Amino acid sequence: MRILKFGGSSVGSEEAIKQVIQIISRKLENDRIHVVVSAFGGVTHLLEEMVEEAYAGEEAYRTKLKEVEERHIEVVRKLIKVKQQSHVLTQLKVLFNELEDVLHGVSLTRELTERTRDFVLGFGERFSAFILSHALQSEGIEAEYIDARELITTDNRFGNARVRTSDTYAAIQNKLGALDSVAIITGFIASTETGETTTLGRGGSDYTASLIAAALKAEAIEIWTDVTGIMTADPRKVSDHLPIKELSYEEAMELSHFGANVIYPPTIHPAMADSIPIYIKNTFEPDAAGTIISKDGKKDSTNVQGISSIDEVTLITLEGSGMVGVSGFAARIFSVLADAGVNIIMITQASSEHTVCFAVLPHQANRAMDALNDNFSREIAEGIIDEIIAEKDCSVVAVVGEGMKRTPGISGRLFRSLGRNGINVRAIAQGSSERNISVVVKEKDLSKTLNTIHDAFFLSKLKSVNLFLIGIGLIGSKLLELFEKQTELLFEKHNIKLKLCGIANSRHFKINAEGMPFTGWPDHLEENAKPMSLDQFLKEADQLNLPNSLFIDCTASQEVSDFYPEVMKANFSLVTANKKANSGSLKRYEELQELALEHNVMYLYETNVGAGLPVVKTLKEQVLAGDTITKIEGVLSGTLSYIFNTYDGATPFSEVVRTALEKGYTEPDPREDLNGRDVARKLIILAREAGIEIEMDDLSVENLVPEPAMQANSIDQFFDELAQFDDEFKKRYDQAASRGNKLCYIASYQDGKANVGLQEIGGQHPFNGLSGSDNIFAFHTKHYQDTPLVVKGPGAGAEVTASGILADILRISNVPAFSNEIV
Ligand SMILES: NC(=O)C1=CN([C@@H]2O[C@H](COP(=O)(O)OP(=O)(O)OC[C@H]3O[C@@H](n4cnc5c(N)ncnc54)[C@H](O)[C@@H]3O)[C@@H](O)[C@H]2O)C=CC1
Ligand SMILES: N[C@@H](CC=O)C(=O)O
Ligand code: NA
Repeated sequence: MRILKFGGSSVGSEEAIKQVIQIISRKLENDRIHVVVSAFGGVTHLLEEMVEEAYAGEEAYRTKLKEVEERHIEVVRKLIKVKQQSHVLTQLKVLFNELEDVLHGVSLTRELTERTRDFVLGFGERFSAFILSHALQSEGIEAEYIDARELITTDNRFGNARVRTSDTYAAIQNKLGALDSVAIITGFIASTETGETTTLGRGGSDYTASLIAAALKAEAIEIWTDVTGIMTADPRKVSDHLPIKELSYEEAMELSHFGANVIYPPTIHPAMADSIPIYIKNTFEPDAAGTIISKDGKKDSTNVQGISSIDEVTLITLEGSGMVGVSGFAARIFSVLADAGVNIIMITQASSEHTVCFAVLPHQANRAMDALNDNFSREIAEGIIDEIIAEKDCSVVAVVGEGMKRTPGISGRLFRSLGRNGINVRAIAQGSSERNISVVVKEKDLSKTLNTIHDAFFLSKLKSVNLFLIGIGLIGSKLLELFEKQTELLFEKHNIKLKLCGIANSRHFKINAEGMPFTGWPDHLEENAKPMSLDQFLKEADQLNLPNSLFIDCTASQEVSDFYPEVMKANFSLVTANKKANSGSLKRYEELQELALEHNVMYLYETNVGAGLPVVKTLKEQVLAGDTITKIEGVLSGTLSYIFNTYDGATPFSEVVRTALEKGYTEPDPREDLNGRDVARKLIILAREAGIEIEMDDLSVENLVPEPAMQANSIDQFFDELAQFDDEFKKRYDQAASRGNKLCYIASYQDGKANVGLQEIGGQHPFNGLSGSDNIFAFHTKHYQDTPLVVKGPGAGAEVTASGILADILRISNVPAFSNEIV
């Protein structure tokens, strides 16, 4: 025997009911079944409105009643064979007349008791079960309409009646035990011992099904609805939600207590008592697996199973020295609240006993505050308790899973993910069952909190990384190309979904929470874009409240790099190719490192030195692992390396520089390379990473740009001016060549002395073998004294730089191969 329950959405229309009939007839091929139905979708709500309108003396209820009647008649006409229709319609008419009489009575007497309300609300199920039973008969299925008021006995708490189980079970066994046909039973309604209609609370039809299943010792309960099972999070709030395959009764209960619209909580008890599994199935996708709720749930699960929330709560805090060590204080607080009829959602008390804080529903907050202020007025007056504080606009988010109690590290992962995304936790509670960890956050952070936690725990399934890119010149555009190229692989192999949620150049910006295409920029940036303002860009990005958000700076702009503190303070991680922040004042460099720590964000800039080559990372790891850097030497400019590797005195020097520009090696303004500043910046960054306190003024830098070219007002003019000096460059080249040497622009740091400049190197020099845009870094350290640690390879160009930036992004996103962190 299986008990099937169809919710309102499954009987919302003629098509849906056809689906239901098909499911029932397929079941009957193998099983005995009984069926519980809810009212047609939306009807209970309309009945509620009608009875209120009648009570208010408004006539509107009549029109609604007509519409509801028409809707039911229409279904009868479509689903029931003509021959049987008139009988069914007559019976239905009798029911509608009865309903009309009651509503009329309410409107005349202007009196509405809870008892009458229940009676009115119960009509929805009476209509639907009656019609479904006849629709089945019309298909040749033996079905019998059963009014649950004959089965379920309750007390007289109208609106939310308590079931008298032994009487109920006896009646069910008596009436349905020997029934050969399929019972089509009204959900939601029951009756008192004296025969008055009661209701079992919203969602009560699930409960009806569970009671019947328990009484008949059924082998399963099937709850048929319009979703494919219970989801890991509310689909309206977390777009990346996933179906949950198996849950234990306790997990389902925790999830539904915390607002997940899963299953009506009382449903679980009767099923659990007899270990009857509950299947949640989709009427419109009957073959999809759905969710099974059973005794064991997902055995050996070590993860969180689902996340749910109570969106609006008020957090009340009592604080004061008078509470410390005083027994009975908590008891007093909670009995005051119980007497005031306040329901407490969660409680936390710090072990210092100095504060107690708890969450209540907003509509009970004033009542709770009045009761507490009244009761503790003496203690407040004496200063034993501080002022009692109510903090509105909070939400509780609960993380639920049986496996949590077996698995260390769950709360670590939870709080790290929240911290990293800048979400402030107001209060925390974990039941000793370890099945639920609840956190209170500000309501404005709710959506971000849910998405953040979801990403953290279902990472193996999917993680979105929300990108805000500034700068779509050479490097930024190449990076976008790379996103496009890698997106599928990252998704398939690492479950990473890259989403471009913001894009900007110096003139315009666009923000879109849903993500924008990677291609088509910068051409389309101007369309419907906003004028660029860093403040506004950050503000709008921040307002999206997305987890795993990071800024990427692909500009060479001082202004953008000056803005990093604001970005970090808004809890965005940051990846930058722009060297200006790290090579500016030491104070700023240190401030950024501290801000990143303080705001729990990551700040990565591997491409600042050697483009995509692993230079910064290597040096950092060396230092962290206890090594000391004694000397740094290298060729740090791709542009200058290319120029001096290529220049042979035949092609004019200025032409070689132009080729370097065309190949994408130079800075936007190639003078930054030729004047040594770009190299100086890199040396400063390396030294600082090695723990050396150094400023730009400490460096001696050789500028290769002749003064007139330095003064040029445009890049074109610069090249014209530079061409005037082609002969001088040739002279310098020839002199070196006559000595069998090569020109090489070298950076070095040792014993507090830092130089960057052009040197002549002989054939034996380790930097002599470079070609193309190669960089070379030789780190002399305590551990690498005789032979330095060397990193070598192309150190400029759009492709290598873009891939270096993407590697930083993936490091932040915790892609295992890139991650230094254990998730
Ligand atoms: N070319 C290479 O091999 C490497 C370059 N880099 C760095 O990459 C960065 C970008 O270089 P390119 O792409 O060649 O520069 P670019 O001049 O081609 O592009 C710069 C982009 O930044 C935007 N921009 C400039 N100022 C802005 C502002 N205030 N607000 C918003 N957007 C602004 C521009 O509109 C443009 O879209 C530079 O910092 C460079 O040092 C780093 C490693 C290697
Ligand atoms: N212009 C730079 C690019 C890398 O930072 C260089 O030439 O090395
Ligand atoms: Na690098």
